[in-house]
Amino acid sequence: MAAPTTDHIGRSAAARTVPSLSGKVRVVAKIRNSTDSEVLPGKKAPAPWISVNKPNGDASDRVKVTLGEQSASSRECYEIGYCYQENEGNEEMFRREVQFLLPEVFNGRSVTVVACGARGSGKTHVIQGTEGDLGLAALSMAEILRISEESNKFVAVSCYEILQEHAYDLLEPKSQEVSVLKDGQGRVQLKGLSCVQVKSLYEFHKLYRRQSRTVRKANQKITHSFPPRSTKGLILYISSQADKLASAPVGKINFVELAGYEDAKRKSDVGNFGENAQINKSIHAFIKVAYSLHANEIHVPYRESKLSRMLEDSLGGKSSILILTCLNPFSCQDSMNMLKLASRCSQSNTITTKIVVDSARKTDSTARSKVFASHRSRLPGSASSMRKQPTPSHFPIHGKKSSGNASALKARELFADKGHEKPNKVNASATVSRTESSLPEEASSFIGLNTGISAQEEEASSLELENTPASLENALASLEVRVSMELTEENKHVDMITPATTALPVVDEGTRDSECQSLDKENDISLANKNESPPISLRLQEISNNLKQLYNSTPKQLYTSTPLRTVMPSSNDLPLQDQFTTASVEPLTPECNVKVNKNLDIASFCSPWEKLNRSNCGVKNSLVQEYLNFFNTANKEDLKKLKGIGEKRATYIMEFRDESPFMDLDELKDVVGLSAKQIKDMVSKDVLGGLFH
Ligand SMILES: Nc1ncnc2c1ncn2[C@@H]1O[C@H](COP(=O)(O)OP(=O)(O)OP(=O)(O)O)[C@@H](O)[C@H]1O
Repeated sequence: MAAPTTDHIGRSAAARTVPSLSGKVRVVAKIRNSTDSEVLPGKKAPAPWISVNKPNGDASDRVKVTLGEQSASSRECYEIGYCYQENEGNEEMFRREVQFLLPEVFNGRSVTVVACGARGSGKTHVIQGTEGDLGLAALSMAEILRISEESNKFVAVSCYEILQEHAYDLLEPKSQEVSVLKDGQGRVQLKGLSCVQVKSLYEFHKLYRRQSRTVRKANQKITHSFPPRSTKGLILYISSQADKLASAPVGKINFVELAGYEDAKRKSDVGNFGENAQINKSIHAFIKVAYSLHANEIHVPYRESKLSRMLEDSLGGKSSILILTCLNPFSCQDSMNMLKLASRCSQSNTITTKIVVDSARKTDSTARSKVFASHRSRLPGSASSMRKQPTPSHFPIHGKKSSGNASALKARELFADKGHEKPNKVNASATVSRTESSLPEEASSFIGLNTGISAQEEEASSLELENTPASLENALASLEVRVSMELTEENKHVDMITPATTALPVVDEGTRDSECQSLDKENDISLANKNESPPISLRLQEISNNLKQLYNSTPKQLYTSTPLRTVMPSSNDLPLQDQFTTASVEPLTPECNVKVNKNLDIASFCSPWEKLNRSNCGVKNSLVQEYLNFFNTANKEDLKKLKGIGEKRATYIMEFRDESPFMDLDELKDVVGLSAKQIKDMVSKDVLGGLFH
């Protein structure tokens, strides 16, 4: 297949570079070609629903992929490594994504190529290909055989299929499943999986075709009225010893076709609820693993799916993961969901993946960074992990946000319905948004990023303020207005005001250094130029005084019902500069004000159901966590009390949580098959006391 002369973003093939090896996980997409049955002669082609654009000023190949009908009010946009269009075939993909990694496999590196996507999105075509259009696996094998001849290495293959979390050998089909063991050196050994040495491309094709036929046979054995969907994998081993092909390879390359993603709650003609739920759960589990590896997390949840257990030693350590998201050329919600999931796992701290392109909400479309709720707080260097540290902050309202956990943020996100915002509520964070939207775009994003204030947290902040006495709330809001105005005038100084955020990795070090220098200069200038605006320290002192007045004028008991506790110096006689220490307005984790009657038998209200009902006072901070706890511990009868959960779903929940507890509300959506609206209704109705039938 001839490579196109220019790609969709206007660069010649020569100008395109191979991606660097530095990133652990690379996510790209491929828009499947239309099939003959989809483009019938005389039939009008539907309007394109995918558009690919280059982010402004980005020299890399990264692209923004926007999904959704042009006319739709809400479209979604994700930033990924690259998007191959219909005219860019398997060869082009191989050349740019895989070929350069293969010599590394001979040096001990492991490579995993995972094709994911909705059903019928072209996963098999990309990995297995056809006779006329070889897939990535065959193209790689040809190259591997060539290098192995030069380097006197041996090449072998294994093929497997994972059905309902059970793995089966496809080259030597046996009744017993493949089990995952570890040897003395911690290497994964797949017991029961055969490994066949391959010396030519012809031999490989013969084997690979055989495995396709075996799939059908294996499927028929377990069959219902339709063939169950499965994940298929191919392992190519490079070994220096003919007798240790699979047990001690030099390097491995895995090709995986994940089972097609399908919304679990949708009635399907080819899958049942349980199967869809199981498949989505394992897709989620794999994406979580990739995300954790990419984010360098200490704990990688390999154990959550059979696939990740099998691939454990090919994913960790010195390895590269390529996630190839196949997209249907015609509107497909499942494709959208899959891209959304996949784009998360290559999300670096500097990249925003999801941008809701919604005409109704464009005005406040502060870029939101969305990561797994369960991971958010652990993301090294992330805004939330930074805020967890007891770092000084001069913005008391935002300081409180630091104590919010990831699930609480998720809960607030659920509650946040901008269309129904209370009009008379004094919303300090909204002040920041308004101020930001009046700023030039650059300045606005600068503030948003460097203060670490995400839109979610702004919403969270406004929620926290709901319980705040009006006077205090107004006073704080007006103080916030002042702060915002200061930011508007001198937004760059924010970086200096909030030392806690200077470590946020949103700007690379070089840029940050030069910015800091220029900020220092600006500050020096403002200090020197006494006729103009006063130096920043004086402004901070002014804010400190306002806070202090506020503290003095507020009855003590109000603080106890406010989620924000401001610690002020006890003496009024301190010199002004001493009053404004980092500790003076340092936000502290709110104390829990629930008075527990010691005479009460605590055990008496510790059933999961009662625990859920008792979460009244801390409901806004821990609602999601409570729900997840509930889903992880409640008995069937209690589960069935939730709207949308009947006998069947309750049984699934209990089965799934035994294997791996729920960690994220998204799992309820994908595994249990509840819709986002059902979850949202469930949560918000509970707050209003109308959750149960
Ligand atoms: N690049 C392509 N060029 C031409 N046809 C393609 C291409 N990619 C996919 N197709 C066709 O689209 C159809 C679906 O592709 P494929 O079977 O690879 O999808 P899939 O995602 O593996 O499906 P499933 O989830 O059901 O396994 C097939 O008929 C295939 O031949």
